[in-house]
Amino acid sequence: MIRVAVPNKGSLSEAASAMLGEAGYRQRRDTRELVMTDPDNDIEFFFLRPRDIAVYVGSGTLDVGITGRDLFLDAQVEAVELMNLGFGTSTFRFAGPVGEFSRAEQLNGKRLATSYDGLLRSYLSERGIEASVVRLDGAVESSVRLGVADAIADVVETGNTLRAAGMEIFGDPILKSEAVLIGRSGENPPPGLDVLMRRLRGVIVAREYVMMDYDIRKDLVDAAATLTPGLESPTVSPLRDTGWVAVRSMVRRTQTNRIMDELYDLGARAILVSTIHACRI
Ligand SMILES: Nc1ncnc2c1ncn2[C@@H]1O[C@H](COP(=O)(O)OP(=O)(O)OP(=O)(O)O)[C@@H](O)[C@H]1O
Ligand SMILES: O=P(O)(O)OC[C@H]1O[C@H](OP(=O)(O)OP(=O)(O)O)[C@H](O)[C@@H]1O
Ligand SMILES: [Mg+2]
Repeated sequence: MIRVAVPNKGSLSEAASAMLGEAGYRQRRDTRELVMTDPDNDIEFFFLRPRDIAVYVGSGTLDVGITGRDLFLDAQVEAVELMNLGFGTSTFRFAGPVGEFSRAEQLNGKRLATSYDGLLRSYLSERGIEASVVRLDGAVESSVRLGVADAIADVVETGNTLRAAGMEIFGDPILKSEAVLIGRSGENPPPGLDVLMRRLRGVIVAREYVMMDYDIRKDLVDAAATLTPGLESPTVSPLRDTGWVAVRSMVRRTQTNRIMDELYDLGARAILVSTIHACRI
């Protein structure tokens, strides 16, 4: 059985469980369940704090885990990112009192509060910035007002928390994060990992793409195919009316309306879009 670590709480928890559910795995019925076996799929899920997941995977106790890239890098363990999962996106950034800082280099000699001290220390040392790091568990935005730090490094999503604390971001983003599947490198992959990854990729593709069908005159197929090249190549089928064909192709969800407009202008008709329920690519 492959042993998988899944966030039990916090920002990543619901989305991770939803993705595993869409991938056909059993869902836990109660959020207090700590372990759940899915014998039909030969898989066992362990619900753990997202910050701890890298530790379990790095030590070899569990085979793979879902966590945030920022939490994974912060833990500084022997593991690798196997796959981006497309949810839990966030940016890790410097912030300080409005108007006080504009570049990371100005942090030399300053005190920096963060919950991600491992990640922050490597960033600072790679750039030769000598600042002292104050490790806090959360509500890091309050640390400057309360006098334990001069600036912070934290997860910023909307920026609302920063604004409310009278702070603003400065400098380049330290890290762009999202949920990732992590595992160990350089070993025989655990049995079942290939199936798990194929299933997760199926969910991601079904979320990112739609299926587009349309009818078009035969002589316009090549022009239409440049608009809808699909993942490999569009399917072209004959219609009873000989001058026309039916075309079917996967299209990025975000491009759907632009492509429909362009196909219509080209002469395509009966343009239909449907969601992909599940797939294996
Ligand atoms: N708005 C957000 N706030 C915090 N973390 C976020 C946010 N959006 C995405 N994330 C990601 O979620 C992960 C942090 O999850 P975690 O459960 O540790 O913290 P949390 O959601 O802040 O929960 P808590 O603070 O209650 O422990 C990180 O990978 C982070 O990048
Ligand atoms: O840019 P925003 O949309 O305001 O979101 C970012 C805030 O959300 C998180 O805090 P959380 O609510 O997890 O509290 P915590 O600081 O105690 O972890 C994060 O640590 C930031 O403080
Ligand atoms: Mg938090």
